[in-house]
Amino acid sequence: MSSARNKANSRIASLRSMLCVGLDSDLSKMPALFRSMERPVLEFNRAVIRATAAHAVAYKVNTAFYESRGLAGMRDLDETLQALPPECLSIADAKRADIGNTSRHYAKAFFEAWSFDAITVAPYMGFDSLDPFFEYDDKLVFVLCLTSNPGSADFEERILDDGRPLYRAVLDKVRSWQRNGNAGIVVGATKAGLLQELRQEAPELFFLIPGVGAQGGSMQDAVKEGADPDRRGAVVNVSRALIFPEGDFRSVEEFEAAVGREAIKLHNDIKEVL
Ligand SMILES: O=c1ccn([C@@H]2O[C@H](COP(=O)(O)O)[C@@H](O)[C@H]2O)c(=O)[nH]1
Repeated sequence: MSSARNKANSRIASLRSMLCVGLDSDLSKMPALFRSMERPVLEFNRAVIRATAAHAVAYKVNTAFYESRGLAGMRDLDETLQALPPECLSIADAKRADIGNTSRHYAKAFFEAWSFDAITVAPYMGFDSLDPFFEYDDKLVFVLCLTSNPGSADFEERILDDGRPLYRAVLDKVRSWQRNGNAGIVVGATKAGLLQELRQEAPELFFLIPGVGAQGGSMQDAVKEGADPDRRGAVVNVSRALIFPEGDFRSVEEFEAAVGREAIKLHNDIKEVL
């Protein structure tokens, strides 16, 4: 069994949590006190990590927020990765995939140069574009299946000639592509009902469920519908609603306390249903 998957499942069981903290660390949204620091994003991330470490199973770094800042963003990404608790799953939300020859380099970048435990990938280009990721059988590869955004209707929910929606065809392919239990899918928490259907269809896959908080999804519904039959097998991401609490913070400690309170609320929501 993939060691990344085992790590996540052990943490879910020991903490009774499925919380994935989304480090969508947007400079323009963070409290002013960080913006005057030499490394604002890194210090912000370190504070969020300290405040959430006791509740988190996973940290998801959306690479867009780092890539958009060029070399400085890459340094912050690297040092943030080093600051993550080793017992937590590290997810690169990079949504990659290309022809096989190129995907091999994406996989090497995220799994070797950066040593992430998991990555998100897009299924559009098919098997040869994803196999280089699945070759890393100790990692977790999350394939976009039914995403949280309204635009999921444009392609993912289109009905195929055989009567299935496209996302169901993606699910079936992912089930056949996995090696050593290293496959997962991304399903939006905004798709309650369909999330449950996908879980019933694929009890063995690991689920990454974004869309709680700012996008309107419910943590408790996501856990109830997304957990596998052993009450494991899923992490639920919260980014903006957790890392940008409201308030006028005068110190890093005050900010950490506010993020910590949000993390406790989310963890309690999870414990009530897990
Ligand atoms: O279907 C998807 C796939 C990925 N995401 C990503 O998750 C977070 C959600 O952020 P919030 O602030 O909690 O809304 C973000 O990084 C998205 O790019 C998603 O939302 N939906």
